[in-house]
Amino acid sequence: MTRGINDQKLTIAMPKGRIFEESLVFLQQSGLNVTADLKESRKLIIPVEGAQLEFILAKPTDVPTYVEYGVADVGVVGKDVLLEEERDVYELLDLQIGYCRMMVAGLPDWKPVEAPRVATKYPRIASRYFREQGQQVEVIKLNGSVELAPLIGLADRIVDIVSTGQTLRENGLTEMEHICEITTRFIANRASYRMKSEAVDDIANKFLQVIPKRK
Ligand SMILES: Nc1ncnc2c1ncn2[C@@H]1O[C@H](COP(=O)(O)OP(=O)(O)OP(=O)(O)O)[C@@H](O)[C@H]1O
Ligand SMILES: O=P(O)(O)OC[C@H]1O[C@H](OP(=O)(O)OP(=O)(O)O)[C@H](O)[C@@H]1O
Repeated sequence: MTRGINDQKLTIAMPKGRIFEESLVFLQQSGLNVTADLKESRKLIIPVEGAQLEFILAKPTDVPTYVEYGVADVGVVGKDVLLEEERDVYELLDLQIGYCRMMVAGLPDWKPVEAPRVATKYPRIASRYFREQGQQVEVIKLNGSVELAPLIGLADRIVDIVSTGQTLRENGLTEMEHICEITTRFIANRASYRMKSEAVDDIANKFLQVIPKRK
């Protein structure tokens, strides 16, 4: 089956995982007819009954990829992913859910060294940040459990998401520098935004009704 921007149906890419449930509640509050069994199901393409709408459920880091290529018209994704993936998409709205922050962290007794090693799941964000700070660092890409790196001597510092701070605390690490705040964003494919503007605007307006109520 060919999927693309000429389809009249609007396809929304949703992130599986941590922000899925909060995003789902947000969609329901916006009046989109999303049934609760979406979270029980293992289906990856979910049509919405009675609407020219379908959801695809994707790995969070892949959401902007589906949207850039136009196989999803719009998507819901964390700002961290947008900053890291640098995909060519429109960022339409800050949904003000999925709050967390991007931080530099490390052991409290960390001593500055020349070209420190920085472990992270976000190599682009880390490299850009330290470049802007005029600091030379060696960035080491990891895929998870980043807090382990300074504990066992792989890295001097880490760049990672902090939410409750529990992971840092339980591993004896401390927040050192604040890079940016992260929230969930609503994004659109550039061509879809032009060719399906009514449908995209309709959803964006529904979202806009919900955002102020959540403050
Ligand atoms: N405490 C948090 N830690 C990580 N991500 C968070 C946190 N709070 C909100 N988020 C948001 O959730 C998204 C990550 O979700 P999730 O952890 O499910 O994805 P993932 O990193 O692909 O999962 P996995 O750990 O299975 O690889 C981020 O893009 C971010 O915007
Ligand atoms: O401040 P906290 O509330 O403790 O949350 C932050 C932690 O959550 C994320 O990891 P995740 O659970 O996605 O696991 P990961 O290590 O596999 O990336 C993030 O990378 C931190 O490790």
